[in-house]
Amino acid sequence: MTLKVIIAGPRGKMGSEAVKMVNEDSDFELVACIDRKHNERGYENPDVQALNIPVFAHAEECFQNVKADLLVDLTVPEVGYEHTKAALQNYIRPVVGTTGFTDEQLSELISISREMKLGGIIAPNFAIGAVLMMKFSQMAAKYLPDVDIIEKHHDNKLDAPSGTAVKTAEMIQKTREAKKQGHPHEKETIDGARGADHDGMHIHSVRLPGLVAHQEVIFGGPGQTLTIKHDSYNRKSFMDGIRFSLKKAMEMDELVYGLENIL
Ligand SMILES: NC(=O)c1ccc[n+]([C@@H]2O[C@H](COP(=O)([O-])OP(=O)(O)OC[C@H]3O[C@@H](n4cnc5c(N)ncnc54)[C@H](O)[C@@H]3O)[C@@H](O)[C@H]2O)c1
Ligand SMILES: O=C(O)C1=N[C@H](C(=O)O)CCC1
Repeated sequence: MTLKVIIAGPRGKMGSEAVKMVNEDSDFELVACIDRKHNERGYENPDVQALNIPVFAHAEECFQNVKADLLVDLTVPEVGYEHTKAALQNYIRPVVGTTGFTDEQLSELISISREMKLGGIIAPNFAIGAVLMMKFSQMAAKYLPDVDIIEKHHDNKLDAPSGTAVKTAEMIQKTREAKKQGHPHEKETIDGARGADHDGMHIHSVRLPGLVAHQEVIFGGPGQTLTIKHDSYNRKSFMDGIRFSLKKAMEMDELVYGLENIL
């Protein structure tokens, strides 16, 4: 059975890769896109226009007019949340890469999916290497509880810390005794010098042109450190995870947060 897919954010760095991936896979049919600026002067996108499929500025209009099995959302948090909620309410399974959702938004979306008995996935990182980095970090934290996370991304990224860094810290939190790291009386002489604090762990966000998506998780212990590192050099690194999730979502009756839940 060919799966009918809608993509939100088709002109984006991720969305444009997802359009290619879906179009190149005979298991999928791209049936529509959601693009807020479609056909606005200066936002024409020949790749999207060449698809000869309907493009809608608003999700609800798209879902009311197009029959689809799945939504891929690769936009921004504000609309990604709305798109995901509307998809579930229209019996469309969401596969969401957009990051920056709040805990409350994630909980609400999961409860809606449970009511609808409709599966899907929200994953801050669809690269298998990144998911392994998070799982290995969770394992290491049991033995080396002092950890700093350094995430490095391109300088067009809107949210900081990255969704991957927050997810890594959340996974570590499950296996590590909470602790405050560093000197108990340490003082930041410049605000933010020690980075973001998540359950006593520090997260540092680098934004520079030339970067794509990179993260190091550094564990410190007596006389040693352990560094677990992942690099995405281009956005093809995420496409296998999205492809796998699209197919897997069809078998699921609940929305999950994180690719590790379906591997
Ligand atoms: N899960 C993953 O593996 C993964 C990988 C890379 C990026 N991301 C996330 O995916 C999202 C998109 O990343 P990107 O690099 O493609 O960003 P981008 O800025 O290149 O693309 C964002 C897209 O969203 C659209 N958009 C922006 N504001 C909008 C609005 N108000 N309404 C509707 N559409 C809107 C833009 O038109 C664009 O097409 C980000 O949240 C990023 O963190 C996730
Ligand atoms: O390019 C981005 O933006 C990315 N965001 C994800 C995150 O916020 O963790 C990870 C992949 C790249």
